[in-house]
Amino acid sequence: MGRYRVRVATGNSAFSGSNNQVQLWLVGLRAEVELGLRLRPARGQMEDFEVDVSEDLGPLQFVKLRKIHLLIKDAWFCNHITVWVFEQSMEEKEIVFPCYRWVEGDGIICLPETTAWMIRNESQGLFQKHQEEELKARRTLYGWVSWKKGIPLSVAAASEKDLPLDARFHEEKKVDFERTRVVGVTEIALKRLYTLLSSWNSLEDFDQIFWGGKSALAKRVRLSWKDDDFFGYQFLNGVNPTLLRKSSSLPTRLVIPPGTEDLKAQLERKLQEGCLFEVDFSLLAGIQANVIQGERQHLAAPLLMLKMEPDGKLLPMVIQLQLPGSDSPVPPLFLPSDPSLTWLLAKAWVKNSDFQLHELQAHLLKTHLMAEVFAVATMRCLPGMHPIFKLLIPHLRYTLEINTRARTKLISNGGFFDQAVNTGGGGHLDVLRRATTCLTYRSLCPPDDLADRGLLGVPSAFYAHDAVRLWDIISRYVQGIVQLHYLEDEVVRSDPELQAWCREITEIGLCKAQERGFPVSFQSRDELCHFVTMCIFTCTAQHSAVNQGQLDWYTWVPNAPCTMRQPPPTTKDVTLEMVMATMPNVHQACIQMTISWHLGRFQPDMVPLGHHKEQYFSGPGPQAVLNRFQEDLYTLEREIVARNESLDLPYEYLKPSRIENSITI
Ligand SMILES: CC/C=C\C/C=C\C/C=C\C/C=C\C/C=C\CCCCCC(=O)O
Ligand SMILES: [Fe+2]
Repeated sequence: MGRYRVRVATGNSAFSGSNNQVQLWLVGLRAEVELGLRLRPARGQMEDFEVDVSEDLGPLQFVKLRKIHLLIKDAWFCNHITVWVFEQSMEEKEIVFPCYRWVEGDGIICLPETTAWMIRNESQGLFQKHQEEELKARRTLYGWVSWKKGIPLSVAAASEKDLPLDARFHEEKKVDFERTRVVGVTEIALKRLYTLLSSWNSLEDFDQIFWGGKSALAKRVRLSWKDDDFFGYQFLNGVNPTLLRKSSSLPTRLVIPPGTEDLKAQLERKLQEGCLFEVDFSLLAGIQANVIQGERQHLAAPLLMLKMEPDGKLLPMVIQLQLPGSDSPVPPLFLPSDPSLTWLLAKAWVKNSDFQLHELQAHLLKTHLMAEVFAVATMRCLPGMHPIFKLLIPHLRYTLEINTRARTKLISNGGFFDQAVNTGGGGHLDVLRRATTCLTYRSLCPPDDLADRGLLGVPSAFYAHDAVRLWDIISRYVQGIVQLHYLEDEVVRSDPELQAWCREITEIGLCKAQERGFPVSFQSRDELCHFVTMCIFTCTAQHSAVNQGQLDWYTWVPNAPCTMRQPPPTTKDVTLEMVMATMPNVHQACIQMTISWHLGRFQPDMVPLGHHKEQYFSGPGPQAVLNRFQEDLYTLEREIVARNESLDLPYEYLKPSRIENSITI
């Protein structure tokens, strides 16, 4: 018995309130009581009321709530319920029941209090029963489907409309996304009209469709894209810093034609000096090129060799556009000393190939689709009271919707890849399949990946430096939360939901990825922390590193052409007509620029890394861990700002304030 003050907090997004009435129960260890209230929750409001309860409820464990609709069903977004207990001779006690979900229909929803997972063993199985019922419902809502064979599984939803309401964009996000789409489509149409009567026979003609005003760096790209050091820089710190690796030997595919022995001597010297680097696009070899509006597009599978200069510049030394084969046992090598248009076209072929592997492998597969697997497995295996659910859920916001939209508009039949990209038309799916077969656990963990690629400690590798710093900061945050909940390794080993989550990701979502180093169980807190750190890094920092740069590096189309309309050159006499006949046409270029802007632009409702408002945890311990996380991020922010001040090209994509807390675009 005692007096209770109850606070009902409603979300702040549009339509979060409800005209339906809400009924509440308090559920204690010894009894439960219906509060007899009928409140209509209002958007952004916290509504308090007090009740005297005669029964002895015992320690509160749940709040139950139900929305009652007479005529119209009006979903309500409940943030949380907070209860203060005033009991005789005891000071007031605050108990929080997090929700952060839509309340639809008229079923009863059970909210466990925030420390429930810690006391689940002393509660007569009440929490266990709740968890089982919750996961049973979630497994119905969040199903797996194999969208295309050979790539990670996705959420079962034919379009975003089929997703559960809790996985959907909130109104503000939806309105902004749809508005941007309309702006983009209108822009494409206007640019088509505008260029109908104009020339398209010089590289400067791309100016007619260029949206330089949206990014200072994009304007710099337009000015400097032809320069070799600017070209090389992009493999270290551009929109795709994931392919560059330090050479440990001359690649076997690099057949040196007779008469170019001095090139071989230069390469070997750089190799001995430890400053030879390579980017190998062999993954594209044999991929079927797209046919766009009846016009066959073309693909290459380049190898690029570069040398790291003492001043940190990375300069291209040689480009081989095709793998040696029966029809071309000694493919021509293109050199910086070749005629300027020949060398420019060879570099353009490298950047077109980089566009394919960046968007399909680094961006779509290794961030978006990985995050989707984490999201579906989390919803299917971890109850809302589980500490790893609470840790991860802020980093999974909106991902299922943006990925579903990608499957219906970007990589679908007739989608933007089919309309404007030379791996479109089905080749893009084969690239995704090939990339999946070489998607290792190590490649998703920067300390391992960058060590394997020989990029640790390279002074001009700013992505590498910032990625390792962020990994360590996120790792400390994850360890802080894990150590509060798992007091020894045995607790990890004996957590059935956690072990099921691990298996669901590796064996189901990633299709038996244990062969690629992914775990099928966690035997220690360290193993758990490493994996969860990888999840959060992938959903935040890594996506930021490969997403934001689309606006800066892809809107000047010649710097990263989305398609190539003529075969790669096999001789050195290249003309401007050949270059313009190869580069994307006006329509394709407009699509590239528009989608690159759509995806790379700053999201107006973005939540910066570590600054989500939802409070799934409560108490001083988790709050202290989160505070430390935010402080570490702010320290890194200041470090990066200071470092960038001395750079001609500041590297901004891993500045914490620019990293979104989840993959939403
Ligand atoms: C021509 C395409 C140019 C650049 C983008 C290419 C590939 C992007 C790869 C991965 C992106 C991952 C997710 C994007 C998610 C949704 C995109 C939806 C765009 C469609 C907009 C619309 O019309 O709804
Ligand atoms: Fe993205």
